[in-house]
Amino acid sequence: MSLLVKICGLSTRETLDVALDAGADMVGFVFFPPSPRHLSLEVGRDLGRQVKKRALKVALTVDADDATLDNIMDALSPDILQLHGKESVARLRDIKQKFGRPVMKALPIETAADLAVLPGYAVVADRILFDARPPKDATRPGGLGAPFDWHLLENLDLKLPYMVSGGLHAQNVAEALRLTRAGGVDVSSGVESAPGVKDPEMIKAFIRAARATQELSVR
Ligand SMILES: O=C(O)c1ccccc1NCC(=O)[C@H](O)[C@H](O)COP(=O)(O)O
Repeated sequence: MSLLVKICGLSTRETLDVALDAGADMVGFVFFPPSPRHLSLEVGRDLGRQVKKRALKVALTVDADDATLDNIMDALSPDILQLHGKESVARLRDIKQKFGRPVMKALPIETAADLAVLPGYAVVADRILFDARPPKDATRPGGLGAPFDWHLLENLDLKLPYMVSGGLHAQNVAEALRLTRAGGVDVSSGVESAPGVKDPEMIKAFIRAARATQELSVR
């Protein structure tokens, strides 16, 4: 299967177009007010229309309630719901049933012990996103540009598709993929010139670097 590349936290028409033209498979939109990438529903609606099936639209939320998810469904009509908070397995099941979309559960990783919750989530989630565990005083649970120890996933035997994120950029994505054997990568800070400000050249370089690893592996 070919590598999935997700560019997360897009917030302008210009940078969304760059990501789509450069071949992103998934484009992520953040609906979490404390984030520098947070979108209003109006902007989400506008950007969502611009995607026009060129990539999968991912709505990122953090412990969102049903009313918030309802509004996001109406505005963005996402293809995937990325749940980046402390949502329980039961809440995942509930969201899948109520909103009828595949869910990608983000799991915070710092030590091997963090993988203990995996079997429970794997029963319900459609995809897992391994992300770096944020520091205790962080104002948001992701999008912090910090990597985790990719060796923790070296011997992972997970039947479910999974992606890796956290501190990726064009220069380290090959190593992250080599160690984790993930089917996809997700980046936000690593393609920004400042928090929330996407850089077109960095987006293109990241996608090129991720695709290059694929070419190496089919040789
Ligand atoms: O981007 C945010 O501000 C954000 C806020 C709350 C939860 C998650 C958030 N971002 C997650 C992502 O953008 C990615 O899924 C991933 O964590 C990559 O982040 P980065 O380390 O910045 O590349």
